[in-house]
Amino acid sequence: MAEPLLVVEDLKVHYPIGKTLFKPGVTLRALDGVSFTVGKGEVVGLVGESGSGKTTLGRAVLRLVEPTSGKVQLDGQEVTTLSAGDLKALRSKMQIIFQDPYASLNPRMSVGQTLAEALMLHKIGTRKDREQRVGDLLEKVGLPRSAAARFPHEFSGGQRQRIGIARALAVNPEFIVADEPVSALDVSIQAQIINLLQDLRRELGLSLLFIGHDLSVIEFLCDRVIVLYLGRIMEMGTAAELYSNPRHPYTRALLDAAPVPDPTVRRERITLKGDLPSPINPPSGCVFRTRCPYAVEACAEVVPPLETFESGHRVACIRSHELDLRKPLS
Ligand SMILES: Nc1ncnc2c1ncn2[C@@H]1O[C@H](COP(=O)(O)OP(=O)(O)OP(=O)(O)O)[C@@H](O)[C@H]1O
Repeated sequence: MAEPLLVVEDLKVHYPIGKTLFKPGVTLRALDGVSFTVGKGEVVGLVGESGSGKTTLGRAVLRLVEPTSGKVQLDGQEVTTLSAGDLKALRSKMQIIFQDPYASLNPRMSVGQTLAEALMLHKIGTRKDREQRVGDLLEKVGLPRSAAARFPHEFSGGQRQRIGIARALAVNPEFIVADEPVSALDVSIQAQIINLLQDLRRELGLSLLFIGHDLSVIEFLCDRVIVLYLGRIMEMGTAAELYSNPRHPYTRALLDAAPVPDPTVRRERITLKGDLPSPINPPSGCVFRTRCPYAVEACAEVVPPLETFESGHRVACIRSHELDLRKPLS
């Protein structure tokens, strides 16, 4: 496995909800003890239903959301305890690409100004160098140099996402969180942006935490995949292993819910009953047990640890040794 660039240990983000002078409020456990690494040059995918904590995790790693506890290290440097000044310096190493590029671009600034601002913030180059670099960045993401003089509203959704990517790349980061970067785009444009990310990743040796809904995109782009449910990791492993041999019932349910190329092929599916439980009052034991077709009494009592299989695959399910999820349901 690649040398780790990002190390996350027992990360928790608990949001206080409804606290007033007269009421104690409650705690929403958006992320509840998550540990993983992202290697140098590695792309790690993060999947899970809406509300499972993916965005919170991506932002907590960059400290755009303050973690409640736990550790995040980037290239050996502790992120969680950095002062505001040191954090600003570290931001040149870690960047984010947002789902909605339009909302994250200043409509009153030209594309050239937006990119130059990112360079100036990190004191990169002289004015002349920056002009040159803005043009180079635009070419790198497949836009003409002349795009620098234009404004965000003059571009299509896909082009705006290219600008968002150029802005993230401006400061030469080693690590990027891509938070559903293609979900807001037309299907026909999505593939172009995914291919661009794939090319950039190869050319620049970038490490990415790629948050997504579309399992086929994740399989195409990612070396490893983390499956998140109610703020906890259910399973993680190489994309090849996880897709061909899921070991957690939740992973299999996610794979079963994905569209198949040939809809006439009949499959035995695990379909998820009900909605995601509230992270304010999560189930005892295994948080997935209330929707799991394989749950037994012990699942309510034991919080399953992430166990490592011989393939390096890690699974949090006390029944994972006895279940063969490749088989149809009985
Ligand atoms: N600022 C906040 N204050 C309180 N609760 C929050 C806050 N941000 C997120 N949450 C809650 O934390 C949980 C995880 O949310 P998060 O947005 O991280 O999930 P997600 O998996 O990214 O979902 P989606 O795919 O819809 O973006 C949800 O229950 C959400 O309502």
